[in-house]
Amino acid sequence: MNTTSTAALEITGLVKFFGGKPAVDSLDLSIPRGEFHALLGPNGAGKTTTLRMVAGLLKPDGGTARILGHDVTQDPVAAKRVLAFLPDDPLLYGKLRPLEYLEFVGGLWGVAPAIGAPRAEELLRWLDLWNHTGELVEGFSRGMRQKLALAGALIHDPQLLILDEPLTGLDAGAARQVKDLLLERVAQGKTVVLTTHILEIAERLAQRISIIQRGRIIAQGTLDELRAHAAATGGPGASLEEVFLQLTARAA
Ligand SMILES: Nc1ncnc2c1ncn2[C@@H]1O[C@H](COP(=O)(O)OP(=O)(O)OP(=O)(O)O)[C@@H](O)[C@H]1O
Repeated sequence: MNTTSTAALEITGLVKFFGGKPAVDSLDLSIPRGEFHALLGPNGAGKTTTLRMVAGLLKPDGGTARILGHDVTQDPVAAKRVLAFLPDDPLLYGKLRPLEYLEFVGGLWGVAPAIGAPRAEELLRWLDLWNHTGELVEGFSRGMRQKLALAGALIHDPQLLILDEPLTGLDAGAARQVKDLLLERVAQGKTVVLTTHILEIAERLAQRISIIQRGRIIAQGTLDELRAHAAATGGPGASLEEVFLQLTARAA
């Protein structure tokens, strides 16, 4: 396998049915390494279902997903080793303190304590949780829990980080810390894929954006490319919100 030219994420013809209806309908998506990619789509478009299949939490009814060349169905251990998936409702252990939690998660990934401990400190400092290391997670606010879950997702230094709505419910300061951390990952050559309903996040952070509707990608590109696409297929789209509303209305 040529590891440098392999896409971070390569989804081909992915399909998932619920109750006979397609939630993900032959979806194709290719994301190169080192890209910050945002997935946008109306409620129920199939974003979470797609990500859950990529993360190996849901079995596809068809198609393939490869993470750095590793097929998530055929070679799940290798695929998961280079991936972190942060769901929108991450599970934390309330009776642990932050460092204990990160040590536990690092242990699951086989991260040596000599590597995991400084990484845990760096992440907790970055996310402004270092002053809370003496507290049990059960006393954490929702935003603090989200940030700790993100730290846990990063403890094994994954090549591909996939996040489902990571900024929802965070105050401005916490959102800034998380955004900066994600941008830092991309600056290091790692790949970040996130879903968001906050269009400003996609507009400001993402290098490319995919718009999903009814389980398919209906438009993809940089913000400028999406604007041009929207303009070519109808009206002008100055903001991403206008482009998004126009493209999804057109495809409805
Ligand atoms: N476990 C499930 N059982 C049955 N139907 C499901 C299940 N999970 C998702 N669906 C359906 O699949 C479709 C896609 O849902 P999904 O959660 O992937 O959308 P989404 O784009 O993430 O939406 P949102 O923006 O609201 O989070 C929806 O119609 C949803 O009702």
